[in-house]
Amino acid sequence: MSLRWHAALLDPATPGGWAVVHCQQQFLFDSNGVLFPRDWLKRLELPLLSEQGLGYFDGDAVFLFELDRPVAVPGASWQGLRQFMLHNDDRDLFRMLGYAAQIGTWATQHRFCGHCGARMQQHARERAMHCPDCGIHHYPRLSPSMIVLITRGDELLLARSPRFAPGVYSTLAGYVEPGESVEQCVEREVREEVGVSIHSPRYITSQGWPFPHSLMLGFHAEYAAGEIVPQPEEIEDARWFSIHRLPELPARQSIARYLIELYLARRLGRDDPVLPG
Ligand SMILES: NC(=O)c1ccc[n+]([C@@H]2O[C@H](COP(=O)([O-])OP(=O)(O)OC[C@H]3O[C@@H](n4cnc5c(N)ncnc54)[C@H](O)[C@@H]3O)[C@@H](O)[C@H]2O)c1
Ligand SMILES: [Mg+2]
Ligand SMILES: [Zn+2]
Repeated sequence: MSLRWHAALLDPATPGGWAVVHCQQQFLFDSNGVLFPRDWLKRLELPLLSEQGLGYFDGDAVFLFELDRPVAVPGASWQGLRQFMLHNDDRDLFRMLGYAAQIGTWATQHRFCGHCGARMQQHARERAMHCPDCGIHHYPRLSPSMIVLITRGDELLLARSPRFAPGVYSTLAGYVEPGESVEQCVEREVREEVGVSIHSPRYITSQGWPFPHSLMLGFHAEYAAGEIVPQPEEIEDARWFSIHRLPELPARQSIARYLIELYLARRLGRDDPVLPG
């Protein structure tokens, strides 16, 4: 993996550097991209909720301006994080924006202490919000989620959520609940979402997924028994698809797509795919 982007705790009191401007999963961009000279941005008097020192991109310090609302800036426009992922092949840039979006959302959602209601402060030495009155720390929110490809020989079990783009079918996914192992989560989510049982779920790889704050833990499992019964509301349709007649698949940047392509490659004797970093 290349190292053009790496996160670091930078002090917002340090002058200069570059900044990205984020609001509700969107970033400001112009013909030069998403990085703006920070001192220039400061003069615009944007409705700032939080400023964070994010890290280094190509060796330059990068800060985040988290805004209260997506105000108009002459010569610039707003674009969703998902669009940057889908239509820009610069994975380092996407990793930086994914990090920025998660940090910005977390910082604004933790401005006040959930325990005593006092105004929280940014911790000086770690990425945390800290309550000066009762001492609580809040770290960036991260939700472990499993994602699993279920297969039966030449067939894949794929499903549609009502939230998906028309025609797209994907692997099953779901959030880990308190107290369960990821393997237990895989079994439970599969039972809940499609009603079948599986055997030998095997961990493959993981992917950070900033929509909105998931860590995807990818599995492969073999079908064991049962008929498909889609979970009302969550699963619009679920079917077995032959590897020779697949529906429209999820974005090539996703671990869902990677798990499918990996199985196809092994089954059809092709080279293994590469999961985008
Ligand atoms: N990268 C990929 O390839 C890929 C593919 C599919 C899903 N995902 C991601 O996996 C995650 C989980 O998938 P899902 O939506 O099917 O989950 P899911 O099946 O657990 O159902 C989602 C619902 O669970 C509830 N929920 C429970 N815990 C939650 C939490 N910690 N945060 C938010 N909602 C919670 C909410 O009501 C939500 O609507 C999502 O973030 C999704 O974007 C990633
Ligand atoms: Mg799900
Ligand atoms: Zn407190």
